[in-house]
Amino acid sequence: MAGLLKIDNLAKKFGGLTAVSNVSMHLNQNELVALIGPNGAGKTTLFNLLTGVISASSGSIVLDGRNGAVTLNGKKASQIAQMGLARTFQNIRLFKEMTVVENVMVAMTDRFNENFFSSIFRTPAFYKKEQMMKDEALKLLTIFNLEKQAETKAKNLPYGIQRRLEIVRTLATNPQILFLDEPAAGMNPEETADLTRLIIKVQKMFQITILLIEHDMSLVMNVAERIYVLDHGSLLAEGTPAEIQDNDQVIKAYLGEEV
Ligand SMILES: Nc1ncnc2c1ncn2[C@@H]1O[C@H](COP(=O)(O)OP(=O)(O)OP(=O)(O)O)[C@@H](O)[C@H]1O
Repeated sequence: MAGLLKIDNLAKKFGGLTAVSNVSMHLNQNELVALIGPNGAGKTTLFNLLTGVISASSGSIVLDGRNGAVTLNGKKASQIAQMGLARTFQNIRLFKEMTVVENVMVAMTDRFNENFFSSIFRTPAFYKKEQMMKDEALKLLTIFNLEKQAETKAKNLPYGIQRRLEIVRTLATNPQILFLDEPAAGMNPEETADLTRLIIKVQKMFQITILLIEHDMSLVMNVAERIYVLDHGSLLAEGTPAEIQDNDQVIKAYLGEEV
């Protein structure tokens, strides 16, 4: 399996605090990897570094994907998103007043190269493109059993469905890598079980690489092929779910009595 993302000695300091300390890791093509660790371990900071929300203090991030090898350090979040790195956030970021299908269409606009002139003046080309986007958005919604809610406003969806819609929105950008930040946060066990099936389906169907931050160990152990454990900003361990569950350092630092 080819290395898709290579992270070398990545570090981030906030004043005197080292939130991420010399982390090296990699993601292979079409792999489902989890990133776990106690609160404040640096997981979200690492996501923010990888997706260009913040810049690294040192170290390198190289994407070796469909456009060849590209260094991501110094690139803006929008540039990184265009290269096919998509993410969800801990808090839901849907357009609440828009319908489900509109939320997906907005995520597609970059890909369809929506032109400012044609959208302001509503040219025939605009309507044609809009119809194409809507057709594709509906196709995507159908895959995730959301077609019946296509015209429902996002704010009126149950919580678990809003989270599912967020993942569908990221897929609308045609990503190479999906970063999911605590997708099961706030979910009940039934919603978490649904989400577990959804994540496995997404990876298989879209053949993409997924990096997942999650505190819900049942989800992590069910979906992840490999797990990285962060503690106090540093990598504590890396391995299969079975190896991680057996790792004394991890049990001490993080899993505690849950295992
Ligand atoms: N913008 C910032 N400025 C200063 N300190 C920050 C900033 N962002 C994060 N930190 C600090 O960096 C450390 C790592 O935080 P981070 O949010 O990455 O941890 P986490 O592993 O995602 O935690 P959680 O599981 O609670 O979401 C924490 O000590 C946090 O307070």
